[in-house]
Amino acid sequence: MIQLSGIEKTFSGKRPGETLRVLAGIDLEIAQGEIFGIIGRSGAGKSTLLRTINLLERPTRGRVVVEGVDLTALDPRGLETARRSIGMVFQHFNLLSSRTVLGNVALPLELQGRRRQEILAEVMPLLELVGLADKRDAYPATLSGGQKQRVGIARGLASRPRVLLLDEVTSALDPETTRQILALLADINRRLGLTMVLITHEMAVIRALCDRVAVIEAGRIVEQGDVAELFTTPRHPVTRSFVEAELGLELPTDLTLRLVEGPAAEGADALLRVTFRGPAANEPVIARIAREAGTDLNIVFARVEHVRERPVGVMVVEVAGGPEVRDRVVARLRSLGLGVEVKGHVVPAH
Ligand SMILES: Nc1ncnc2c1ncn2[C@@H]1O[C@H](COP(=O)(O)OP(=O)(O)OP(=O)(O)O)[C@@H](O)[C@H]1O
Repeated sequence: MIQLSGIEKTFSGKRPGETLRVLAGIDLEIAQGEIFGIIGRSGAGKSTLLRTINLLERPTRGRVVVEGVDLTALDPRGLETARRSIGMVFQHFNLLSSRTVLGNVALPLELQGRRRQEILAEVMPLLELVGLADKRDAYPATLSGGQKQRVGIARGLASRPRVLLLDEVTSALDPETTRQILALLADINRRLGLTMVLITHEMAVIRALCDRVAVIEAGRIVEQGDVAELFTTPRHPVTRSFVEAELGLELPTDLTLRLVEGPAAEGADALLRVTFRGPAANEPVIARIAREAGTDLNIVFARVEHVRERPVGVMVVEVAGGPEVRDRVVARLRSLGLGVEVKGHVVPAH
C-alpha cells in the first residue's frame, strides 16, 4: 500500500549554509489493511516522516509510492487528487471553532466542490461510526477532548481514504479516553479495511493497536517488525528502553545498585534477563535447567504480559556457580528458543 524508499529530508539551519538532516535512508513498506506504528523519542523525526507519506513534507531525496502511484512524480493537480485517498488526524484536533461538528467533517468534501445533499449522505454515517450523530450541530468548544478527536477522525475519513495517517492522536487525551479512541480506531480498521500509519512516543499505543512497528532514532529506522516479536526480542537499546518501560521491566532499584556490568568478580552471581513468548511462557523451564546445571537459579522477578493477545514473559534470574555454569545455563536457555541477555553480575546479598 505504501512504499517509502531512500527517503532523506534536510532543512536549512539557522546559520547560513547549515543543513539539518532530519531523515536519512528511510525504507519502509506498509501492507494494505495493516496498522503500522512509528515510535521514537521527541525530535527523532516521527512527524516529518509521517508527513512525507502525503507529501505535506516533500522529501529531499527518495520516493513515496502509495497504491502504486509515485507521489513524488505527480504535478500539483495529480497530487491533490492522490491526497484524497490519504486522510490525516492530528494531535490537537485542528477543528474550526466557527463550524459545527457536521461543518467540520464536511469541510474536505466542500473543498472538493461536492453538492450539499451528497455531502450530508457521506457525513452522517461517519458521525454514526464515531458515535457523534447526536452532536452534529454542536460547536467544538462544547465538546470534550475525546469528542473533538472523534470529529477529527470522522473528518479524516470524509473523503473515503484508503490510508489514514494518525499524528500522536491520543497524546492530548487522558488514559480512559485514549483507550476509547484506540478501540474506535481498531474498529474502523476492521470495518473499513483501512491502512493506518500512526506516530507516537508511547509504547502503550503501539501495544494496543499496531500490527507492526518501526523504531526511529535520529532520523533513521533502527529496528522494525511484528509488535509481539519486538516486545520479546528488542535489539536496539532505544527499543529496549521503550519495551522495558512499557512492561514495567526495569530492574528493582536494589539490584541496579548492586549490578556490575562486564566480567564477573570472584563469587559474584550472573544476572540474566530471559524473555519468552508463546507456549514456552507456560513451561517450568527454569526448574528443569537448574536441575540439569546442578546450580541454584534464583528468580528475582518474573511476569507474563499479553501483547497482541500473545503471552510475553520476562524473568530476571540470578545464576550462582561462576562463568562456566553461567555459560551453560545461557546456552541451554537459548537452545530452548528463549531470549537471553547477560545484564551483569551481582554479589549475593546474603
Ligand atoms: N520546518 C523545519 N525546519 C527546521 N527544522 C525542522 C523543521 N521541522 C522539523 N525540524 C527538526 O527536525 C527534527 C525532527 O522533528 P520531528 O517533528 O519530525 O520530530 P518528532 O519525532 O515528531 O518529535 P516530537 O515528538 O517532539 O514532535 C527536529 O530536530 C526538528 O527541530
